[in-house]
Amino acid sequence: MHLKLERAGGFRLDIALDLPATGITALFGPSGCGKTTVLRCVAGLERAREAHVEIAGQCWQDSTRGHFMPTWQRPLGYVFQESSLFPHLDVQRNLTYGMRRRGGSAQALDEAVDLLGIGPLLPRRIESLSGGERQRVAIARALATQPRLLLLDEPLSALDAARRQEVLPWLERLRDQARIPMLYVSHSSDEVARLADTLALVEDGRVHACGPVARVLEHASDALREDAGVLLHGQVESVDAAWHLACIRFGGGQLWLPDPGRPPGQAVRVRVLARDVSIALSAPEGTSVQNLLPAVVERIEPVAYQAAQVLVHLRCGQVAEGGAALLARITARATHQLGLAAGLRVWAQVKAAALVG
Ligand SMILES: Nc1ncnc2c1ncn2[C@@H]1O[C@H](COP(=O)(O)OP(=O)(O)OP(=O)(O)O)[C@@H](O)[C@H]1O
Repeated sequence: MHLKLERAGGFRLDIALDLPATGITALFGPSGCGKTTVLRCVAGLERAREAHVEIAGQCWQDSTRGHFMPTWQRPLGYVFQESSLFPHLDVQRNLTYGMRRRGGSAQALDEAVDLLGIGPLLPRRIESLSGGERQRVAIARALATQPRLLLLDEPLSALDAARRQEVLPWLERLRDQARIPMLYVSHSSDEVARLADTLALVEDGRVHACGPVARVLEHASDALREDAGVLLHGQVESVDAAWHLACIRFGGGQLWLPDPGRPPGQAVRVRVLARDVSIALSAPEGTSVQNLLPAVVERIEPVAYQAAQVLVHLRCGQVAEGGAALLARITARATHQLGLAAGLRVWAQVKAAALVG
């Protein structure tokens, strides 16, 4: 899709995006950069001056030939920050109402109810549900209309941390099992690391970077600031039951983490923040840090907003086979004292790593 739009206040949107046929593409960026505007244009709620929107082979808008499909004809599902369900109706009637308005089949409805695990909620009135349950119902209602694209605009942002944790596994399930592309707007890098397959970084109405989530996160330090770091795709190798730790193998070696209770062989995502990684020139002894990885310095970049610190890009594992990237945020003085430079072999000490999916 390609969208161009100008607003009276001076905001300009100029976005080109190719969505994969399945999985979640996250739009991530600071407030006001245009994320919601992208969704609104894709939905036809706002008309971009120049636009080409084609979803699953169907053209929704092509400004070169004056074609604009109205929102109600676009086979899409839209989930907002706060669910737009009818509070006085029960879940079942909310779902069937959505289907009558936008089409869908009883089978699709059953599948959506099953996928979001809301069967037991069907007779409940919306006003009796928790925020997380409401969002699951809102997603199921969108899915039941068999959309070709699902738009999710910060679906968790109105929820408290506990409710967010409750809904996240259902969104993972949706990502892994629903066979439709999803555009997911988020402010939260945790959510993006956990859910996204593809990440588009949006800045000032433009896509600054777009690609597989791990690759884009590695180069998004300016946008992520304190959350700068890497996302590692790995799998559970073994479990040390006596110490409640699990060994996660990834392209750069292995990491010990608190045992998430996953069986060996299961694929997992691990996030390592740059601020949790330090560097030593030789293998440290007598340290409490459990994860020491041999690595090579690739490059050192300044931290734009913090002159005392730098970001060291490391590669660990078998470099010839690609290895895995790691970022360490340390002081510029330490870099100088250790004589760090591209090509130097070092030890990365990973103080904390979090399993995010
Ligand atoms: N209805 C409107 N009329 C005029 N300007 C608008 C309107 N809606 C949004 N804007 C402006 O358009 C720009 C993009 O807004 P948009 O809501 O798309 O950003 P966003 O990245 O989704 O922000 P947030 O993360 O805060 O929701 C902002 O400068 C905003 O002030």
